[in-house]
Amino acid sequence: MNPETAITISHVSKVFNNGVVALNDVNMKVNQEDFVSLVGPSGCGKSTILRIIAGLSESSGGEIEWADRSLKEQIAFVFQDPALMPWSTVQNNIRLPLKLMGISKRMADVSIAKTLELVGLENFANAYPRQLSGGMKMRVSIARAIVTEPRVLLMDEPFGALDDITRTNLNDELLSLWNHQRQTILFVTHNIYEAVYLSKRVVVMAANPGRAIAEIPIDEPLPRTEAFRTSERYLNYCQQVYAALSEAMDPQSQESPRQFFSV
Ligand SMILES: Nc1ncnc2c1ncn2[C@@H]1O[C@H](COP(=O)(O)OP(=O)(O)OP(=O)(O)O)[C@@H](O)[C@H]1O
Repeated sequence: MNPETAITISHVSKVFNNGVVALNDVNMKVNQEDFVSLVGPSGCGKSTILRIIAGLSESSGGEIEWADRSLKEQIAFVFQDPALMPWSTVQNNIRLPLKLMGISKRMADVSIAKTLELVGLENFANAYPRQLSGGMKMRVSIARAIVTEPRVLLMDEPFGALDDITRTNLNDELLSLWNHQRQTILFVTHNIYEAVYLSKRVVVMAANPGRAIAEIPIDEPLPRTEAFRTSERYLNYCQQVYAALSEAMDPQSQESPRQFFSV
């Protein structure tokens, strides 16, 4: 495996017990410190592939190869629903994964304080989830995911339920986090603009059966800036993703990937 490669997904398929072919021959490479977004119509298997990579679901065929065993064990998952414990303070919600790992309270306190600062919630350590806005709850959810310093972050539409301004702010905060910790990130979204703004590469998937049909590299330095968001280049990238998505939505489109991944 190329030393730059973190995860190689080869010919992965998934057939559920009810006969639904959620994925068919999915091939993808994810590099170390990559930021890859998956976009595609509802039901094309974005969540399914993320769950298979996380080991939350088994594939029906194919292979997922990791650069090293420890990488596979240092994954964190962020869902659309922050799913915080309402009876616990912000810091105790973040403490949970550290507790499960058996980290001492003293060391956990240090990690929690550092992580709260990273997500801008240092003044809310003792607040309860009901006292937080939607965006702040999502920051707690991200803090809980990164407090163990995972090397791979799998994010399933984390900002899907937020308003546009909050989403835009969190996009910038996520890139700043990535710049600081350099995790390998796989990010599912329905939002083309978000995908282009955040990613090094956007993978477009089609449904019935779920498969990757295109990969659009976003050749711009990370983290991104407001200047990029308002540039013509940004719009051009969005148009490229939109065109590939239109193809993905076309029920006649059963052909193999246009720009294939070198698996
Ligand atoms: N546990 C399950 N049992 C049977 N079918 C399932 C199961 N989970 C998902 N599916 C089906 O597999 C296909 C892919 O689902 P998946 O949730 O991965 O799609 P998605 O692209 O993430 O969709 P969305 O964008 O709506 O979240 C869909 O047809 C879905 O109905």
